Amino acid sequence: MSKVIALANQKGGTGKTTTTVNLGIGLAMRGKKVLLVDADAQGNLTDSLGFHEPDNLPVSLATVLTKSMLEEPYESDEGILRHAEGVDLMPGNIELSAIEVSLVNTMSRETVLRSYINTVKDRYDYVLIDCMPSLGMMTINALAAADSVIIPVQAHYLPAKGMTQLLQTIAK
Ligand SMILES: Nc1ncnc2c1ncn2[C@@H]1O[C@H](COP(=O)(O)OP(=O)(O)OP(=O)(O)O)[C@@H](O)[C@H]1O
Repeated sequence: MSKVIALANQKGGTGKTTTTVNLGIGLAMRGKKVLLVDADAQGNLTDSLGFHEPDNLPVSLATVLTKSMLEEPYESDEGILRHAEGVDLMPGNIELSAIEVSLVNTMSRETVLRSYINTVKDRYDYVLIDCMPSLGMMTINALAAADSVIIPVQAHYLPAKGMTQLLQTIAK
């Protein structure tokens, strides 16, 4: 059974993307099937894995989420990129910023990402979601899709405060 993990902290630069890449590739090296999902409009995870122009990719997470919201069909592996280190990637890019806005007026707006992940997760042991540094709709969607959450925190006051606020959100 697959496990979905969100890497979240609304404070920026705490190591979400770095942890997603290293945890994902570490799991793949142990023979696990891993899908990394870039749910951050900055596209840093996508860039880190060698896809240096995320905004020019023809299909990304925003594409399939839009189709899902419009109830249009899409292939179950649509947009998923294969990486030489043995992980799969659903890339993310600037189009996710528009998705944040569209989600606000969508039915079941907290569970659009979960619905998408439910269509692909059976092929994977782990699905890791790299979140935006915000508590916006995409992060709420990632939390709703996840079985568990990893909150990378620097040993500083503000990132630790971000963790406390996030734990309060998760508790709701
Ligand atoms: N364990 C670590 N030790 C030291 N530096 C780290 C560690 N993890 C990440 N970094 C560095 O911290 C910086 C921010 O890391 P990263 O981009 O992974 O954070 P992020 O939380 O994903 O950022 P954002 O909030 O912008 O999405 C990078 O320069 C990265 O190299």
